[in-house]
Amino acid sequence: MVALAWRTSRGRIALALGLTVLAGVSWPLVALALRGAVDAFVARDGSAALTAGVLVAVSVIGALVLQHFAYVPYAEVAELATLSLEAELVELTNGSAGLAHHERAEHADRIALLRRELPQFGEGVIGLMTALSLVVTMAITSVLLAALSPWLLLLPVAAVPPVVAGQFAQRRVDRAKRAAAEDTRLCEHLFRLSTQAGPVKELQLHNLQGEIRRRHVRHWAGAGRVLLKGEASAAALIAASQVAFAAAYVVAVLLVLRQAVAGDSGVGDVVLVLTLAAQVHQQVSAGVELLQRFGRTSATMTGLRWLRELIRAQEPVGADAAPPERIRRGITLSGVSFTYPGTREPVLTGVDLELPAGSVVAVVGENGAGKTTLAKLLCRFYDATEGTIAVDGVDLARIAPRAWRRRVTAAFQDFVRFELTARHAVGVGDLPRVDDDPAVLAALGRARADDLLDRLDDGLATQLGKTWTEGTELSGGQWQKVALGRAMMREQPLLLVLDEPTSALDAQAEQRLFERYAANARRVAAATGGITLLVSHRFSTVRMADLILVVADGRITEAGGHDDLIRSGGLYAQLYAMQAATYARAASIPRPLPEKALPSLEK
Ligand SMILES: Nc1ncnc2c1ncn2[C@@H]1O[C@H](COP(=O)(O)OP(=O)(O)OP(=O)(O)O)[C@@H](O)[C@H]1O
Repeated sequence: MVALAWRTSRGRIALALGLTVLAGVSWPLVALALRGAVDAFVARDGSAALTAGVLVAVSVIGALVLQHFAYVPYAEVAELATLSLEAELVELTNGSAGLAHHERAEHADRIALLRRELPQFGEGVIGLMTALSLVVTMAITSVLLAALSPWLLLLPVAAVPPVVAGQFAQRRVDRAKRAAAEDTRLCEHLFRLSTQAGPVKELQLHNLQGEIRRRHVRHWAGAGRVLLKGEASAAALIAASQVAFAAAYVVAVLLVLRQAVAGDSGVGDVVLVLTLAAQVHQQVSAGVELLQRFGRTSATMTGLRWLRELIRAQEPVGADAAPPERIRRGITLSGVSFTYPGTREPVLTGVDLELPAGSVVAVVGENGAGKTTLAKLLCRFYDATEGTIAVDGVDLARIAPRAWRRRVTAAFQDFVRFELTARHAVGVGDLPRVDDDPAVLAALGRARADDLLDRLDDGLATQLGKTWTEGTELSGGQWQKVALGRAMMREQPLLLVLDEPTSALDAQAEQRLFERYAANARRVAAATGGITLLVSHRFSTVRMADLILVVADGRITEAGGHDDLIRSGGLYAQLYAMQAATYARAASIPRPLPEKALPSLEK
């Protein structure tokens, strides 16, 4: 923390430290000046009493005011330091090579805890300043006490049990927080569900508001019980340790009173000890509170260190090869199996495949068959649990993931609704060209999404999203078009993944769109050898693909061109025939006439 604060702003820190040390000296000075004032008063020495009185006033003002002046530059440093840590947290959670840490529950819990606690890091930094002032005050107080009687030094020593107990207490609180993390995270999820516009439709439709509230209350109470138990046991520990200090306080006061009665010390000394003892008590309480604060900050920093190590451990070793300029042969999967981290059942098993350079490959299969997982492996969000994926014979595990992803583009079914201007919501697909209007328009054109602009009042400058007062909300299909446009921003990808990006369209429209995408992809592929992967569970929309893969239960059960697969009469042929018949029936059902047509009919 010290290093981080120092790096953040040396000038501010130096100023704050100077003022803090002065403030730290001021408190014992108050007690010393009070003794002088009382002694001068007893000796009826007017001018000494006046000097001591002025000293009391100056030191009290110093003690009360300097700390506040020190606080201003220090608080700024704390803000800046917190900001830099938050930036690091964002970078760490998003900057890893894979996705695993987002998807494992225990990791997600710790990251959620970090997100909540990190903003309080500034408090810890400010605590450092208070601690410094406290150390100065305590050192001077100890010297003054020792000068009166070495026994009085036991007073600060009696401060040790509360300090140690404070640390144990904080550990109990941290344990409780970790134990309650799952309930707390669930509460946050339920709270978001019931306060955001998106989920409200379903909640109202299924009459779920009451159920969500009940679950929220149940998990809230569960988390509350655990946290309360932790807090209560921490408070009991601290209270017990404070009793030890209270006893020492009483003994110190009795000791100095006895000395005064015996004539070994004056009235001023009694006042000095009473004032110092009261201050020591305050110092101890402040110390305990500070240590708890440091405990919290240290738990946060431990969490951050854990995350740094986790991300570092995920950083692939020996992955320094550059992706090829163009794919000449293709992508080969040999004996690939994959099990999601933290789960037992493999999602893909023994996949052997050859995706030829420049081909359009369609992946079809039932829900949950493993299509998206295959696409994610090719994007290298995960490494295969067994087997290898090779690009032109070079193991994908050896290619630097970020370099590979710069040559990959994708539109996934769970695409992001970037509430930016239309220009940027599309343009971020190729960040260096985010403001390049012709590039953005061309990408929308390639995505066959340029009709979207007709609906946007300010064209590319239209602010998207309903969280903006002036924002334009889009329909689900329109958002999907924005995501498709984004995926088309990179003009020469080696891998283009379209994972059901047209699910909002009907089957015929999807088929037409896929055909156009495929034609465009083949043009690009002539130069780059790039491979296009279309994922769909509609068998009838992908017949134009060069290679169709049927995925069932995590295996590639059939692979080939449309005609081959139809001839072989397997699952593809059956499901293709079934879906084609359904669409044919749907097409033959007379549709209701448009309203505009009715008057002429009546005529
Ligand atoms: N992050 C994950 N962690 C654990 N299991 C997962 C994860 N993502 C998917 N799965 C599981 O892997 C299996 C395959 O999922 P996948 O998303 O690849 O299917 P899909 O064929 O794309 O399905 P759909 O057509 O419904 O999109 C499913 O059983 C799913 O439950």
